[in-house]
Amino acid sequence: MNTPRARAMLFMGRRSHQSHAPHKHSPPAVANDLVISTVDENSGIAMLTMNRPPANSLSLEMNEALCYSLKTVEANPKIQSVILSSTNPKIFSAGLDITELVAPDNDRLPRFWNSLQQVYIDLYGSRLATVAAIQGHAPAAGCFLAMSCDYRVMSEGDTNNDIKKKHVPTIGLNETQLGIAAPPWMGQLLVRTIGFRQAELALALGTLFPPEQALSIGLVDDIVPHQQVESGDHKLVDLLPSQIKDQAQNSLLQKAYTQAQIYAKIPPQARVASKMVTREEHIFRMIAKRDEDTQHFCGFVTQKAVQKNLTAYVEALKNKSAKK
Ligand SMILES: CCCCCCCCCC/C=C/CC(=O)SCCNC(=O)CCNC(=O)[C@H](O)C(C)(C)COP(=O)(O)OP(=O)(O)OC[C@H]1O[C@@H](n2cnc3c(N)ncnc32)[C@H](O)[C@@H]1OP(=O)(O)O
Repeated sequence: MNTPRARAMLFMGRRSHQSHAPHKHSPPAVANDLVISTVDENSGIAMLTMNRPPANSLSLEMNEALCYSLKTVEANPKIQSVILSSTNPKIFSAGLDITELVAPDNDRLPRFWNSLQQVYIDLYGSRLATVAAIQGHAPAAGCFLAMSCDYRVMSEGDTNNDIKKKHVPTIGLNETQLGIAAPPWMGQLLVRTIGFRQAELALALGTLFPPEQALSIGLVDDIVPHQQVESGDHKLVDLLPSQIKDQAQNSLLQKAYTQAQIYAKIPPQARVASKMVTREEHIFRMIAKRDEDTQHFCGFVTQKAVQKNLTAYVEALKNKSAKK
């Protein structure tokens, strides 16, 4: 697998083991309900908007939808950059769908983990320049999604004095707070993003960072104030489906779009080659340990004590939500 040809294929978006290759004539607009795909061939920029209420948590189907949508956009040679965003103004992604882990089906559990691994391989190794527009919370695998992109812009949130309206998003790998550990490849992604010591601290403590702190340690590349702008000065907004058009008129997406434009102007071969320099080793190391990683995950999750904790955690989440 780790041959020059395999490496090149990885970054050109063609994989022999891909089970969900995009249909040749896939429509450029809405690929599926879970991920809304918007394509603007004139600018070379596309947007994938995660749309799995209530929290964009990552189920097997959501992971497959993310890979499918990304592959479909990648197959369009006119597209150079993609923005990853969310229809939920307060949640980018809540990470893994915890319900996938509770009383799991023996057949589905390894398929679920494989689908998450595939998101990592496809997104981190995409030929496209990828920009995460993080409008809301991004805990655990939500943070992993953002870290798999090339650039992260985060909203400062609504720091309104009215406590009811106040909303400050956070981002980080908080797994240890839940009594679990992030898988090695996910943890190492944090090391690659914010450096060894900061990652060591953040992983051990399960820290969730508010936007300014996330910027100061390099977990995000830019933060923008929460504000609506009068009208989008980019064509992509005009193309968005009505359900997300209004919330797209904000400073976060403007900023993400500007960054996507900057990337789209770089000669693609050179941009992709430079991405290979920093990422291919990490991706191939993960692929080599993929089966072992899946076995480890399934063995861990199905332990009695872990099941007990996860059941209690899901219950607590539901109770919290019911009390609102
Ligand atoms: C060598 C070692 C190898 C071993 C490998 C083993 C590793 C094990 C796995 C490790 C990987 C883990 C990665 C993960 O991603 S774990 C998931 C972590 N995610 C969370 O803990 C987030 C939980 N959610 C929240 O904290 C909050 O919901 C929020 C995202 C901060 C948003 O808060 P807000 O107040 O706005 O919203 P609510 O809390 O009211 O939630 C709204 C509804 O969404 C449901 N929800 C939220 N998160 C999830 C989730 N992750 N999965 C499923 N469902 C979720 C919540 O229940 C509410 O639903 P309801 O209204 O229908 O009740």
